[in-house]
Amino acid sequence: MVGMSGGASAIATNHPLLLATVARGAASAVTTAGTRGSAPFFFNNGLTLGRNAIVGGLALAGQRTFVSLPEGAQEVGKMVSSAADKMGLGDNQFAAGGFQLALIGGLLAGIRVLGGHAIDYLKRQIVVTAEFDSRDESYSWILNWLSDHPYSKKATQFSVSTTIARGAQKINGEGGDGAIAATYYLPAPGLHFFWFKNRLLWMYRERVRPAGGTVATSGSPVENITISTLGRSRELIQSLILEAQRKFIDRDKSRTVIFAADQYGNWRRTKSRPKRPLDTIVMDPKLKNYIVEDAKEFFASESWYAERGLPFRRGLLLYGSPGTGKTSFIHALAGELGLNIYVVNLSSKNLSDDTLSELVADTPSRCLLLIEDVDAAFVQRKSKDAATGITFSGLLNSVDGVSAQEGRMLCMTTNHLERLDEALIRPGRIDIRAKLGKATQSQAAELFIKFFPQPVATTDSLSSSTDTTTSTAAPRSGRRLSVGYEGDVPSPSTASSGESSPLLSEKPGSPTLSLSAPSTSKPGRTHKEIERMAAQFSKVIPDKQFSIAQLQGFLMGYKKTPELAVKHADEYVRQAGSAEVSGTTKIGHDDDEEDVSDDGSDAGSAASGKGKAVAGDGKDEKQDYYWEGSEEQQKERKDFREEKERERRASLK
Ligand SMILES: Nc1ncnc2c1ncn2[C@@H]1O[C@H](COP(=O)(O)OP(=O)(O)OP(=O)(O)O)[C@@H](O)[C@H]1O
Repeated sequence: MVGMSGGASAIATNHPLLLATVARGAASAVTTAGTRGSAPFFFNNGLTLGRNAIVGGLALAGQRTFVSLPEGAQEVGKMVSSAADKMGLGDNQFAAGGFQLALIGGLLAGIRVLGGHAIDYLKRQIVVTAEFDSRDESYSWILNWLSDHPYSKKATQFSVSTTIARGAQKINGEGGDGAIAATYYLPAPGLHFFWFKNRLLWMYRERVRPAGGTVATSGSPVENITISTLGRSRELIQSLILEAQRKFIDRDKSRTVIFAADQYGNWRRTKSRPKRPLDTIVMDPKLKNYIVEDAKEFFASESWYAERGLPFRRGLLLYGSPGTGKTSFIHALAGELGLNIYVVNLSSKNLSDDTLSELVADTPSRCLLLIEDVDAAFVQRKSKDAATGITFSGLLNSVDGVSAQEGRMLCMTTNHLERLDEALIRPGRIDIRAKLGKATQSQAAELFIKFFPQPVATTDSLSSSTDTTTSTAAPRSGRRLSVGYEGDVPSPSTASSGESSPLLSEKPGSPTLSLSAPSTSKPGRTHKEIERMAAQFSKVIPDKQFSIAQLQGFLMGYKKTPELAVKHADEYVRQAGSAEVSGTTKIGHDDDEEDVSDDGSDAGSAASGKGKAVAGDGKDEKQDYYWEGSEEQQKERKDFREEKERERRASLK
């Protein structure tokens, strides 16, 4: 060691230029260790280390003679030198120098890390911080809260958003109306200070770069918000969180929130829609009432199920041709019960038995779990490019296996009851099976009346504006009609539940054209007049041949002119009939709606009788619209009602 330091000192004394280089090298080595702040980093950077080790080692070896080095550093140098001697590195100048430098670097990095921890510790003693991750629902509460905070309204660095969503995902149908979308102003990423309950808080919003990817390429960007304040009590921030949560829930009170699974198998909020009133659904009132009452009773009877050891679950299957209102009814039911809808898409490529099972287990205890077109996944599975990873038994286990959530109502829809495996819809899994049929004549009249609510447009308002988007006297779009609701009513050209309607879009003089034609309607139509027109309209519409969606699509062409709707209804029915004959569209089948297929696979089966398989396998849906459940279930329900009645009487005494 002496030799080495002597040699170094000789070199250093003999070559002042080299001395400067050595000093620079040492400084650089120390800086590297210091600025990166971690020993592993220091050791991992081989090249830098090597270079710095050589020059720094020389510097350290010679530090005994460099009076310019601080005393403390000299002492450290001596200790390191003797350690190197003990390890037998003294003979090899470079190795010894490298070792010494590594040790010094490690020490410095250690001091820095410890210093960081000390600062962190101190910070924890005087600062309270809450963290919100965009992958969690709480992130939406905070964003929503922030967007309403006065600070967001005057912040000079702000981001603009048309949605308040976590994971930057869009919530459709939010806020804005018409052409002007709702706009939310939020503090931009970075540090912000604001006041809450007379206390200063600061917020740091940052976009997190996911591991192994860039923000731009790795799916939804993940964001992080931390909110901090001085002090040791969490109370202030907790009250902020509570306020934010309440605000968010209030905002959703009049809406139905729809969740769907994301690619990682987590539930994600995808849409929120205004609740759809039940009376906008045209269906057999007895059936509607039955299902709604059943659902209310179910959600009110958790303890009843628990006492009997029954799983607290209920299943509803709605079947019938496209456009008969299955999905719409489930939305209205959710609105009536104040529940959110969790939608499972069985055709999703990202879904496996395990993810489905986890998803079902992760639903909240009170919700509607919706599986639409439940037959589709298993029909597709037979084809060679199966799109889903779900097995039939996986589906069965998920919906009512041991891990399945209690307190949820499973709602399934299908156009093809006959394609469903009996096991899937057996009592216990599905407690109510209901067919939504095509419109009866009285339903056509009901639809007409709902479609033209009072007061309707007058001649004046019509003649002053043929632009349907500016009239205030009549609904300017389907979303204001009492029959439809936000975003759900098809435009004239896309009406009829996906079936193309040449009648509405192509023919000259078609209902669509009449929208902008001069109005011949009379001012101030009374409810009586509308009822009279509805009766005329329904006489022309053949019983159970058109779905409500088809009739709604037709009426959409006459938003302000019910007289014209009546006048053209006859022509519509005739043209629909001839379209059916020519095979361009499958409108107007007979009563057996299972024959009507949206994919054409059953076309012609009405004639061959193939579509009547439903009757053949014991599922004779024609006996009634609804099915009361097994005898045992009916008895349970009766007992339950009687028990409730007894309780009610007892409370009155
Ligand atoms: N019974 C009904 N009452 C009120 N509106 C209805 C009814 N049936 C259909 N509609 C309207 O028709 C459109 C399509 O309805 P919906 O999606 O509920 O039908 P569906 O039976 O679920 O169809 P599909 O089987 O193709 O999914 C919606 O705009 C809805 O408002």
